[in-house]
Amino acid sequence: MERLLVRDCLCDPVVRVLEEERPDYASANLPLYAVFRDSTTTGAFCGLVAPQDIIQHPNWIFADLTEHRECLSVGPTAEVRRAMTLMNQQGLEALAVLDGPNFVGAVSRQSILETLLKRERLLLLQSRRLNRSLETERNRIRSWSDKLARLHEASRSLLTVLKHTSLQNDLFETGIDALTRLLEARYGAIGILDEAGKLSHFVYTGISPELAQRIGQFPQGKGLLGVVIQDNVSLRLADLSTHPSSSGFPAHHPPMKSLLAVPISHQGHVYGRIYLCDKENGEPFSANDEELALSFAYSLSLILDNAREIEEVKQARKSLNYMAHFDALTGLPNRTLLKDRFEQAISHAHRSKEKVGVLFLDLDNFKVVNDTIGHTSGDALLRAVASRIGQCLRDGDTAARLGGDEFIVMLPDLSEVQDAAKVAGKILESLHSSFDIDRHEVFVSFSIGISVYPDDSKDMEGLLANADSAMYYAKKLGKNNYQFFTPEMNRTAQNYMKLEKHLRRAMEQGEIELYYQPQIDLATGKVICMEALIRWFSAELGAVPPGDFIPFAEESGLILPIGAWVLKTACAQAKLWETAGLAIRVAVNLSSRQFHQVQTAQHARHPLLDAVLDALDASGLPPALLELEITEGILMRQLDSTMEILNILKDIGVRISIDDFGTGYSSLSYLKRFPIDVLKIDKSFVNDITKDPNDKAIVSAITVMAQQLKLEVVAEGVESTAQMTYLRELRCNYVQGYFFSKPLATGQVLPFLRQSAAATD
Ligand SMILES: Nc1nc2c(ncn2[C@@H]2O[C@@H]3COP(=O)(O)O[C@H]4[C@@H](O)[C@H](n5cnc6c(=O)[nH]c(N)nc65)O[C@@H]4COP(=O)(O)O[C@H]3[C@H]2O)c(=O)[nH]1
Repeated sequence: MERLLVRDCLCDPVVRVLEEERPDYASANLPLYAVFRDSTTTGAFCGLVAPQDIIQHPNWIFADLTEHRECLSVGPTAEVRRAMTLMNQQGLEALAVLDGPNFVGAVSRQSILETLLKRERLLLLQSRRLNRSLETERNRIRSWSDKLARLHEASRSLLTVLKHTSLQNDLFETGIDALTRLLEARYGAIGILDEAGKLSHFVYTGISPELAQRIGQFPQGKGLLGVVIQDNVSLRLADLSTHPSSSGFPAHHPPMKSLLAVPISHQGHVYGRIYLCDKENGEPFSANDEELALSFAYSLSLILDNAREIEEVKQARKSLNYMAHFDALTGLPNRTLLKDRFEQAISHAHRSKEKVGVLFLDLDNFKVVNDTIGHTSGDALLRAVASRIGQCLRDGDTAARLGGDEFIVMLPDLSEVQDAAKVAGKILESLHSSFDIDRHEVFVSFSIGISVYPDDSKDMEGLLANADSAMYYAKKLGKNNYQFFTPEMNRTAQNYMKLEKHLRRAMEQGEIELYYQPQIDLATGKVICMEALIRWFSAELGAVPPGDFIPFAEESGLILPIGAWVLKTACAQAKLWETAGLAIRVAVNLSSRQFHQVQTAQHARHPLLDAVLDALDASGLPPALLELEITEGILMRQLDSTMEILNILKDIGVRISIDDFGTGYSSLSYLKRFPIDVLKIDKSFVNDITKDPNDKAIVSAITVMAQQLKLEVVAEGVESTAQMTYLRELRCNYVQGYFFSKPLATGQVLPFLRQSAAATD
């Protein structure tokens, strides 16, 4: 603070008077008088007169009063402190202030006090004002630092965005969010266009998703933002509603005033645009803002450009890869891809000991057809043919085109060579109906050659060459047929096809019958069971033994309808015997395929259980009169599910017997675990029982074990008295064989049963 000087504390007023004047004693407020000689302005200063001097000497004139007291003075630049000391020492109320001889004024305790108070008031005011401005400044600094922190944060996220080198989900969202914060805008959006010029990405910030949904995507194309995209320019408007291109806001859009829109472009290619509306402080966007937005848009365009390049390279690679592996005309794999798949198929088949079929297909007379309908239509025909081939194949099979009218079909995991013939047959059949090519009705056929890995060759070239020569043979034989490379396979396939064709018709044409062979109780000589044995008397093939067609029926699945028919017929027959007073069990053979059918959603029960229950229901035969014969092989496959089925059958009351016992390699422990009633000793042991001590020992062991396990034993294939005597010795319960009876036709059974009943009664 400045030092206080005397001149700053001068009394006001000091009344100038002449020596000879008399003070106005009666005046209520006596001032301080400065007394002069001759003139109050130019005369010599004589001294000061204070009010108390006048009050003490009421009748004195000013000259007396000045003489009465020594007049002390101070200079105007003296410090107030000095004036105060003087006044205190001399007991004075006031001092004259003289600049040399000249009177400047007077200073009193009062005037000094007032000045000090005034100064203090002033200082107080000043410090208040200062405090106020300090507060404002502090607030300003606080808001700036907040703002700086936010800007720092926004620019950091922006940098993170710009670090991206590829299109990622959060790129646009983080980007627009950071930019909007950086430029302190209320609303921001990025729109990216696809190749067709449609918005492929639209991300926004500053409005709720619900509102965005209602607004829809901000109009682009014609309005303000369209200008940005079409002309590849930026727009910065203080009031966008006044711009001639403004088409107004869509309904529900929050009203906006200032706009900054920049294109996202790179080397003339516009990827989209960014726009921001309304700055938070209400000011329009600045040139700096525009520069920042443009620089962000540029970085974004680099990322988009990079992504586009990567996509183009990917596409190019894809199409190169496609061209290298697929036939351009039909879209089928070409020779290269076929080779690849072939190698995989071979290594798999080698491990799993399966076969791979190769079909070489050549269109018959394609050249003539092509010349007739023209090459374009010829191409269309090849495409249509390829599609029909595809319809005949399963997943995992491969159809390929080698060129021209030559196609290859590869069938991996072939368990039987006949399956290859089946596919070839299916393909030939698929060409029976004509093709409609450019309003031409076109008929074509294939000649197909088949070779099989590993039988005909172990490599692709060898298999193709062999299939090719088989195809020529098929052509020679009159086209529209298939041929295997090896004659033996041809024969097998032909027999197979013939058998399948006939067997399918056999049931409808009543060629299938059941014969029945009795089982005799050795102790009583009574018939206790009749085994149903299937017979096929084919009109074309003659009598086909079950051993020839049952394996085939199993493989083709025909055993399922046949098996159901056998169950139904045998149960109905046994019911007739029961009705005739001869309650004899009937034994029915089951095939493994019947056990291992897939249970579909339509079946509440396993299909085999369905077939058994249907047969029992339809016939009314008591379940105890039905015996089901299964082999050891059936027991050993899918142990759990087989056990479940057998337990249910057992609960129903049906008997279970093990056929051909002793020929399998199964563990004997299953005999305890499964609900079995009867063991049927295979006829191969019975055959030589009288000559071979080993067979005798086996039969003996089986009967002893069966007795321990409380199972009954039937010996099959008994043909002589000697065999029967041995079996009796070995305490076998029942016997079956030509010695007693060959299998009987249905009509022969009742007379046989009656006769046997009469003989044993
Ligand atoms: N050498 C000789 N043979 C005798 C003698 N006694 C009976 N046989 C024959 O031995 C076979 C016994 O039937 P399997 O072991 O169940 O063997 C049956 C059975 O596994 C199967 N089979 C027969 N019918 C059916 C059927 O309806 N369904 C199923 N899944 N398989 C059946 O076909 C096999 C053969 O049946 P078949 O040819 O009828 O042959 C029958 C029968 O005629 C004999 O003293 N000496």
